[in-house]
Amino acid sequence: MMARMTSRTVHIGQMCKKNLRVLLDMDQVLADFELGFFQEYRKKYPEYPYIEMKDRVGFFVKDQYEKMFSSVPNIGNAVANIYNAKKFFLNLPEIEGAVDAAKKLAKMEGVDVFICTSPIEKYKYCLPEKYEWVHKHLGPEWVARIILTKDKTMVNGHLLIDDRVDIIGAIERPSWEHVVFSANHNMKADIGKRRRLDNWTNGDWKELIEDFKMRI
Ligand SMILES: Cc1cn([C@H]2C[C@H](OP(=O)(O)O)[C@@H](CO)O2)c(=O)[nH]c1=O
Ligand SMILES: [Mg+2]
Repeated sequence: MMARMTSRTVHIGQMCKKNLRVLLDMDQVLADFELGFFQEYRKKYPEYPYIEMKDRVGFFVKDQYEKMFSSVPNIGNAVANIYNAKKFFLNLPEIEGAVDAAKKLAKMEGVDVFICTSPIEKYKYCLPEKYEWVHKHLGPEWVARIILTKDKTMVNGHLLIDDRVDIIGAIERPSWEHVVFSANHNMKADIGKRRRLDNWTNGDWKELIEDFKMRI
């Protein structure tokens, strides 16, 4: 019987070589949530205290603001108002080099790329705007690559590039290996044996991908 060939699988004799499935996180990997937040917050609340971007620690912006400025009434609401607002996610700037690198990555032989991103709690604007952002910056064909989920452990891939350090969910041992994308908020975090990718501009990502390709 003839083996069924799919476009994603290369059969060489008895060998079956699979494509490397790369999951790219969106905020702080492709889209600059922290910069977008900082600029909007300063603009909307110029009288409020703020944290310099280089001093951001911990994943959630709101947590650090509430801790640092506990005497300021409603500071948490002010922070949340920024990212819950219409056009916040749509107008996020790109992380330098991310779009170019993602496009090159998608063209690499033996690689399948997906965007794996979580919505915020107040999803009304966030959800469509994440789609629109991808359409606008990467192109319409990239919309089909979006995987929206609160639980990234449920997604099957070989590699997840994500700025969040504590990615937990229903699956204790996810299929992917987590590579931590460097961001101000995670620079002091303990990432154990995990690798880091510091940026999209110095070419390190190509080595990382080649390395993973050898291992599957
Ligand atoms: C509230 C909040 C959300 N986010 C991003 C991360 C998630 O997107 P992503 O999975 O694309 O990184 C999304 C929902 O939490 O919003 C932050 O990066 N910092 C925050 O403080
Ligand atoms: Mg992120």
